Amino acid sequence: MGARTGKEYIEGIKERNTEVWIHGEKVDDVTTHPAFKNVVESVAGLYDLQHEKPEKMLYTSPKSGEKVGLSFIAPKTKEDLFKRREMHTEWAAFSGGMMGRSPDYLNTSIMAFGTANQFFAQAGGGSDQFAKNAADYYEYARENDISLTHTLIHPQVNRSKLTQSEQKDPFLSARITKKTSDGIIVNGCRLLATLGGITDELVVFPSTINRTPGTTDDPFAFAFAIPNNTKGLKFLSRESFDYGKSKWDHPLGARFDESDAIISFEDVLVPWERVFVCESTDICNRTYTETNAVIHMTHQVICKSIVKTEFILGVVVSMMEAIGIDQFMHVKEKASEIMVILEVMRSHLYKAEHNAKIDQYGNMTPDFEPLNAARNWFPKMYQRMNEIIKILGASGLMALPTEADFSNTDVGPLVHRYTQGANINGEERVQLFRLAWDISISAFGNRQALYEYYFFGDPVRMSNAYYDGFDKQPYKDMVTNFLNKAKKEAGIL
Ligand SMILES: Cc1cc2nc3c(=O)[nH]c(=O)nc-3n(C[C@H](O)[C@H](O)[C@H](O)COP(=O)(O)OP(=O)(O)OC[C@H]3O[C@@H](n4cnc5c(N)ncnc54)[C@H](O)[C@@H]3O)c2cc1C
Repeated sequence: MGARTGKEYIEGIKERNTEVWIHGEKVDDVTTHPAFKNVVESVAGLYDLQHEKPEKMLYTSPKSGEKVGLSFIAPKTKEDLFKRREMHTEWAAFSGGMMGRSPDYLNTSIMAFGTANQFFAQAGGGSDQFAKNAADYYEYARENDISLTHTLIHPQVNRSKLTQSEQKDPFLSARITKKTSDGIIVNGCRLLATLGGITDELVVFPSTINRTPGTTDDPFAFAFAIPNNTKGLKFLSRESFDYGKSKWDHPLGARFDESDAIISFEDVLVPWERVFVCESTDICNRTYTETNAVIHMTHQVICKSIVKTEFILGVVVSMMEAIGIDQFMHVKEKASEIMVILEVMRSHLYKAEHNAKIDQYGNMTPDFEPLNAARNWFPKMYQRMNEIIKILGASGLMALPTEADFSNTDVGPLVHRYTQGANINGEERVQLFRLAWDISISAFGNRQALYEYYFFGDPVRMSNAYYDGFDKQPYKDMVTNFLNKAKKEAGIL
């Protein structure tokens, strides 16, 4: 099949007819339902972009010879990484970086699982079945341009309990309840599927927050991929932040609200050929790092974050000029903070790509050190950028008449006049400030802030892992040597 068009993506999810629930109702058709249709159109726009810019977005499949999405590429050279970066950048620019789950995010992980497939052989009790499954799934997803959502975490319930089996209801978090000759049977719940219900398939990732290999956590430790319309699977979507307003009024929320869903499994049969890990906490804990999936995913994330920063910078400097605050020292100082964030992020990406090396699976893999630093830093910087928009926008983020006000013959001329800016007319200024509002204040904007803070994991635990994994010895030696020198000079050593 090769790379799909937007139309093919829409037809695909329409046909699947996934069981999605929202606002207390079962959705008949996500492609026409008001909560999903705009974001479905946006995802379709991404798929169309593959065909509008084939030289940037596609490559030739090593298997079929067809043109397939470049986000699936198994990079073999630095050139491949540069090309993949350009592809990620194109998709991110489509939404100003506001679609965190453009399909390239998960495509890179499926590539890493598929090419590092021998890793999964360990999970097969000596059999190569799981390794074959991972490789086959990569090929299937790439050749058919399958769109994916994923779930990683256990429901919150009681985080003080170390294992899921210690929860008051040990059958609440999704777990393997039975194994048959056909596959595993899964029951319970997993969180949190962004784009849930509007993709072709669901990948249930190995959760890295299981604790105790070989014991009570193993029934909760698995990885697999299944079609969204698998029997017993329900997507329980959160309230939509696309309020059905015009794209002028809600420039982001009316286009890119990706939705997030709780996933419910009721006697879901996962066929053996779709299982990558079965009952192994130890393997789940190591999958991301040892397949290098985390590195390839972070490469996509940092490309997206750079585009998002560029977009926010554009909004901020335009706002500054629009209301004539661009000469004030503290205002420029705040905008320059965003410029610094942008340059730092670009430097991290540059170093990661230029220090890339072939890994044990034959993939050209970016240097994780700068990517890891960037993914630990950006979630906090994103909150600061939002704060800067609010500090600089002030009442302009509330004095925001709607499209309907502007076109009303009574109040239109008034609002047009009253909202004019220094270098911009009222309608243009409100349009710009509505964009700033949708980034930083609306429900859509606040969800973005939460997303950026948490989507890659809890930043506190991530920073602890970063601290623990950082090679601190050279710096301690540096200080010891310095102090020893001083001691020698003082005749103590
Ligand atoms: C908008 C959004 C979209 C998301 N999309 C996806 C998705 O598509 N797929 C997916 O799988 N996941 C997704 N996630 C989930 C994301 O991976 C988690 O939010 C993240 O891993 C944190 O886990 P949690 O939300 O369960 O927070 P918790 O682990 O419950 O943490 C809540 C608070 O308690 C503290 N805390 C809890 N336990 C501990 C502990 N043991 N030690 C120290 N502190 C602790 C945390 O620091 C935090 O402050 C999404 C999240 C958001 C907000």
